[in-house]
Amino acid sequence: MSSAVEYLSYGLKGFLFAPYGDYWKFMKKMCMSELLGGRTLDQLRPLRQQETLRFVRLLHKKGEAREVVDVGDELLTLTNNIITRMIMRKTCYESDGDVEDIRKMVKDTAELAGKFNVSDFIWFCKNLDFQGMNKRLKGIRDKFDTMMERVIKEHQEEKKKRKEKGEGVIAHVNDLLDILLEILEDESTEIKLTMENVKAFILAGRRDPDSNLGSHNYDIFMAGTDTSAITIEWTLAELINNPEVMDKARQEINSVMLDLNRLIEESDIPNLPYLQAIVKETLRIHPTAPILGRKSFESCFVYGYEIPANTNLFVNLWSMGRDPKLWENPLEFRPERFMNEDNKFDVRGQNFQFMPFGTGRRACPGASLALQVVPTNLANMIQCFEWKVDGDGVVSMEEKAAMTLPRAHPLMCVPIPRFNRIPSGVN
Ligand code: HEM
Repeated sequence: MSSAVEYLSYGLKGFLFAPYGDYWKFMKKMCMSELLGGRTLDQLRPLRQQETLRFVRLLHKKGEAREVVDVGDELLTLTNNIITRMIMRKTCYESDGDVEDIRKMVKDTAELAGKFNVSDFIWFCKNLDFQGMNKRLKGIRDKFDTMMERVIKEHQEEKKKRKEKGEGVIAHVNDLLDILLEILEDESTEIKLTMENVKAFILAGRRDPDSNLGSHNYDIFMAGTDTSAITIEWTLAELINNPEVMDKARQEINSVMLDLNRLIEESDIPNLPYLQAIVKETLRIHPTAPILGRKSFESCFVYGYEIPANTNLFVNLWSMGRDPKLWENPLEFRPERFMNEDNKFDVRGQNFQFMPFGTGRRACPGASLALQVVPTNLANMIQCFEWKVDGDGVVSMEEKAAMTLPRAHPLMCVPIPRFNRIPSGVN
């Protein structure tokens, strides 16, 4: 066992209890049980399926015209649409421009969050704003506030109308904002939410008073769109550079999909273990949240080192995924390593060698959603298209330093349709 893993296995016990205020504890609990829990994910599944169909249709049309596609950009639109529809029933195909605004806000916030903010790390600078980052964040937040207030009002009015007509008359599936507004109105919850809390939960761009770990919180938009899109993009890039893995994935899909006249759905994923191993292998080499942050609340010893109380600690998942002491030929893309019975590795933080979704009580609450969205859309991209790139057919794997480890160069491809007609049947 390498020192990093030993360090973690001893150390996390001390650090999992990083400062975590009552509000965030409550929101995390709500997130795991209500907002991103199994029941809500199941109820909103048809909406994700519609977005997948729309995505595949768009690629098919562009592929037929032999148009070059910026894969990352299209994926970001897909995941942004999924999250926006899950939260507030909107997509970027609607004309009011809200989703386009959200997309821009997510992009700007991600860019700012990935920057090193001097004021976060040098205590005597903490009230200064040398780089103008706080000012820019405030600008983003003000714009978002105005939009959110309107969307919340729309939701409240719709709810009122439904009530007047009788709830049962109109078939209605609650989106995440409906659920949050219900929690807001509920007098019996252990923490009384405010409207500010609801907005912050959706797009933060604000400081977390409970944490000193960098300036920005993870919030649903930021955390849910970029990460999933970048994971699919890296996976496709690896598959283009490793055609034998792509072929094997297609064979697996062909062998389990008896009806090839439909798209692959979330319910097919448990029957596609090689596809799941491909996603794990991507998350090992390209973890889209490469650094976990913790703070020690009391002094302790980790692997012989004394860590004083109140120390900010960063766990580097990126280097652990490439550590030759932990992985054989770590730079090779070899999903087979996750097919071995002894080596299947749970991805939800049970195994400190590999924890792409973090671990403990700050672990990612969106893991279940990501583990549906990423493999399902990837499977359809594999099944429905040949991916052609210019030149020698090899894509660059250079990374850009940022919070979610994006590619340094956009992945530009022509998605050549493998079928004349896209399988349109969606169960
Ligand atoms: C491939 C996709 C994703 C990856 C690799 C990923 C990874 C992570 C990681 C490593 C963390 C930090 C965990 C820790 O510190 O222990 C995290 C936190 C978080 N993620 Fe994800 N995530 C993904 C998708 C999502 C999605 C789809 C959502 C929501 C829709 C989401 C919501 C969050 C939130 C809200 C947090 C903060 C949790 C907290 O501070 O307690 N993530 N994610």
